Amino acid sequence: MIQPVSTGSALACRALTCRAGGRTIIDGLTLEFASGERVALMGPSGSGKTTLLTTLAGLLPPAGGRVLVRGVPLDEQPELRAGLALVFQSYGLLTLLTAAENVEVALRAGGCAPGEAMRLAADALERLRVARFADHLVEELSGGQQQRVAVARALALRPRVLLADEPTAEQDAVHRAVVLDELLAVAGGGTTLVVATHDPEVAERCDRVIEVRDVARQRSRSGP
Ligand SMILES: Nc1ncnc2c1ncn2[C@@H]1O[C@H](COP(=O)(O)OP(=O)(O)OP(=O)(O)O)[C@@H](O)[C@H]1O
Repeated sequence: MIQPVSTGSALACRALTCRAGGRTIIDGLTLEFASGERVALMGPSGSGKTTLLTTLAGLLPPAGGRVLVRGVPLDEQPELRAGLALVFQSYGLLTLLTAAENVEVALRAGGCAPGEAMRLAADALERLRVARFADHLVEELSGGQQQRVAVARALALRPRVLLADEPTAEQDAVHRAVVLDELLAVAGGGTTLVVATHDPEVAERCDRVIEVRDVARQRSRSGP
């Protein structure tokens, strides 16, 4: 069943269908995310969480249906993607640049002046406990450190909607708490957080959990 989508939501999808490798992965899904809401996407490996996040971020064109940003179809105004940031499961960093350069390049691409980009990057890397690796090439960092740089990059962009794909998966207990605290804190400033996770604690600390099971059992849920 497709539920109505209001135009007031920060992000929504309506009758969204995604296909990959000749298969339907997401089938007619309607969801709505409020401004400042923190939502966990949970479900078994292969259930479609990454596919859904990538489509919501506007990086994968849907086979059917639409993604709406503040009620406006993303396919009609692609520039709305600027308000969306995605922390990729595989980080998506430029490995031959330093940690700081990765964050700065993203900020500069969004129109940030060089000095401001350096300041925001340093602040974000500090918050994610990777400041001491700021001048290290990404390829020299561990997986967990790279993941924290990827989170720092997304946070530095100060997006309206932050989509994060298993952002604590590579973290030890201490850094898992750091990443989680920083991600959850963005909601206080009105950013919507949608996080795919297998971690029950992440889900517990969100406002709402959406279970992504498999195509046959997908359910549409909207509203907190
Ligand atoms: N490019 C692709 N080509 C073929 N099949 C794909 C492609 N991308 C995803 N799939 C398939 O789509 C399904 C959903 O994959 P997806 O990565 O979205 O799941 P997930 O819930 O994020 O899994 P995990 O928890 O393991 O990260 C899987 O069966 C996967 O094999």
